Amino acid sequence: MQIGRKQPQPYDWETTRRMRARQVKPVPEKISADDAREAATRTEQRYVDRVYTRLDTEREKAAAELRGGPGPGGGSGFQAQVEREVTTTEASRRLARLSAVDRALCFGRIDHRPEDGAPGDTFYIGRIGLRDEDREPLLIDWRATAARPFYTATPGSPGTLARRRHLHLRERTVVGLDDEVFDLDGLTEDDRGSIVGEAALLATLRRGRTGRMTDVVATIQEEQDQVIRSGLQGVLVVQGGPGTGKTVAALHRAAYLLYTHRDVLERRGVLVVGPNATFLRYIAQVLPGLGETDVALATVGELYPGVRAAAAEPPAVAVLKGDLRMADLVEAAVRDRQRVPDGDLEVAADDMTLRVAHEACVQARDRARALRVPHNIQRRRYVHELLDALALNRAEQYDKLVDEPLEEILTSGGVPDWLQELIDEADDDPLLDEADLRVAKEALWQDPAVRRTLDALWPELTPQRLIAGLFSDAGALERVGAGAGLSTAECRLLHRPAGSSWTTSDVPLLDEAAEWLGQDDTADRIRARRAAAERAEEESYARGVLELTGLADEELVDAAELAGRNRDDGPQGTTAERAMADRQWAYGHVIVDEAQELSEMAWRTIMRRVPTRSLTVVGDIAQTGSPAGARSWGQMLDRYVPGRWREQRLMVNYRTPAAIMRVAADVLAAVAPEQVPPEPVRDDGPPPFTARIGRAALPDRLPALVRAELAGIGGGAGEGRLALITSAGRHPAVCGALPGTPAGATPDALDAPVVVLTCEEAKGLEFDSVIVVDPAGIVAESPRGGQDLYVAITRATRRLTVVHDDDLPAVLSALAPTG
Ligand SMILES: Nc1ncnc2c1ncn2[C@@H]1O[C@H](COP(=O)(O)OP(=O)(O)OP(=O)(O)O)[C@@H](O)[C@H]1O
Repeated sequence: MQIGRKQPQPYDWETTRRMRARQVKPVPEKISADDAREAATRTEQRYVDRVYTRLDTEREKAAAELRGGPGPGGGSGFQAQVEREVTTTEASRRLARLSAVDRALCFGRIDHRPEDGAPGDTFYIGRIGLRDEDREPLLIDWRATAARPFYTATPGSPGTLARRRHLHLRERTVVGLDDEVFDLDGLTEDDRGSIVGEAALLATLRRGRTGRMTDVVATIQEEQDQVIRSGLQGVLVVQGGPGTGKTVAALHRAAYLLYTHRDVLERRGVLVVGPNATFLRYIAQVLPGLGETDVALATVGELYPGVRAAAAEPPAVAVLKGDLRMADLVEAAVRDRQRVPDGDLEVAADDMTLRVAHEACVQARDRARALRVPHNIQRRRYVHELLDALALNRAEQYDKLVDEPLEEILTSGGVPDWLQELIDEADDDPLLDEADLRVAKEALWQDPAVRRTLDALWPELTPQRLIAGLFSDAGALERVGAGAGLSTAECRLLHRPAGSSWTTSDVPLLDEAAEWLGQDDTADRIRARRAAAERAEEESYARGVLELTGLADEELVDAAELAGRNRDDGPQGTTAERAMADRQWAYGHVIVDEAQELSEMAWRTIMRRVPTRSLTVVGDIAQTGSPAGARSWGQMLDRYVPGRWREQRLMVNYRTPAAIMRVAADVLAAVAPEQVPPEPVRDDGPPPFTARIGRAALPDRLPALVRAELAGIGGGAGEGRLALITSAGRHPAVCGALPGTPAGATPDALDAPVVVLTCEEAKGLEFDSVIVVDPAGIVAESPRGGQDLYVAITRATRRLTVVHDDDLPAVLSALAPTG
């Protein structure tokens, strides 16, 4: 594991390509290529049939276990319940996993070279591992060590491999094979005669888009494999240009880490944070397709349980709310709610006005603040002290009531001896003793007037109440904002009407407030102590049962989990569901995608979710669109893991063909000259087009252009997707020209053959054809220059058209006008 920042290792794409071209030695011409292909396909089909039969058997076994419940040993009572839990939980987990992997279950084969005269091993690689009836490996899980050569062998360093074969399946039928031969002499005579192939990667990349990301488990490349199998500990930054497979590699990494560290991660959970709901829908199928169905996916706006942050707000407000000064603002807002009266505290209770000196109130507040606990817990101390002082004041006033008439008798000189003795004995003892004071204090707390007064001075607060109250109170904003270093103009920017809906950038503020406020959990803690004692008893019983049933060593279920499941006092559900419902859940690993867009405040929220700092941070500094986002990884990460994050760069672009990438490279040189554009794998597709269409002519000409482009990608039926990516200013005109076309990050945006998006909405997505409308507007609107144009251009997998009315921006001068 490398510590500190790693210099980018330029990926030697050219050499690899040249070596690949050289690798296949001529095959003896005994049979025709077609015959060889057919024979090899038949052989592989037989094997694939065995694998699917085994999958079906395993599935049926798991389903039968679920249906059968406890079996003949079933009964009532706790032991039977424990046994049922063990059987059904494991069976349902297995069934979910087995049901999700049907598509392309087996996709690879590796043939090792013979060694010491013995034939080399052959392994088939698949989404999950399967064994045959004799427990012999039938299919190797892609994450297992034995599968690693499938991903790491290159012509330059093949290791012990003689051949790598990709199997292409449609449903359960083998429809294609691709071979990469590393050592022809290492193959048997039969195998030599059955070599087939065209590069599997290119075949995969040329497929039409479906609106959903699919896994690439069959064609993971070596530089991606290093990302995927990097250790669990610490912060790994995956930096790479558009289309370098950062997202897809990070998702495979999640699956790999779950496989390798299942004991920890299945319990603590894995969280994937994405930029918006559409993006999360776009990637949602990848992990289930890899057999992992229990990973939490969320936007930053969904990280605060109970709040759905969906409202829009002006970018300047969002940027300000992402500023680190907001942490000071929240702290100042909390302190602002910890008050003392201007003069003495005066409360009318029953028949008298109770008083506490101003100075005593200040001391009570300072003592409460000195406790290193959150506001709602400090409040208990403050309220107790003031109630003590009020009760004491009541006692003093009672004393006075009694003392005054006594005084009169004393001064008149007519005191009998027995009374004089009593007075001398009583000394200065107050009329109310300790027990009386406690009762008086309790009575005061029950008095609504007293409670209102104390609540106003130091209220019990929820994060929602604090933040909503602050933003809707211009006076408080200015008072508190000044303390946090905000200008008057900035405070005004934050002001909004009471009852406004929550926005995504409010969520880190709510999270921050929750830390400062805490909860008065005295009652909860008493309950928890009682429950812990009961649980300890149940756990010890469950452990006994597991030992009796012989399941204690199987790691399928542990006693604590089992005992926990039998109580109905906690939230039920999968790890992901329970984690998402708990703000203080500590995940075992967190993956942040499009991480360059996260504000400093959003990072604070993320880091709270992963105290162990086991993170994968995925992004491209050159694509940062938000002014609140990252200018460098160090700027965001050094605060939490100074110098202790490692960086891995991806340098090859699997999405955008070379002709489009040449145009994108000019834009990149203008906006981030220090960044190197990724090397495209694909060199197919037509050069980018341009079309000069004024705003007024859009309704006449845009529909025809869209129809022609759709025809060009064979879109409309199942595969083939087109996006119009436009400036915010031109967005209404484009939507108006294409009535009925879905627009924006809506749920159906991914399923429609055509969609209209802004650059921000298009981030992370890809389409067969992209029409960029109003490039000059996009550049003008982009807060950091042309980053958004770079994003828009690099979304295309096959065709790019640029629609403009004014002259093309200078950064697109390489584009020859074509229409
Ligand atoms: N090894 C691979 N085999 C097949 N396809 C791949 C491979 N790596 C990446 N791809 C494909 O390349 C495309 C881009 O991948 P991905 O979206 O992960 O890139 P990215 O680096 O996250 O891009 P961006 O920064 O633009 O969001 C996807 O269609 C993905 O499936």
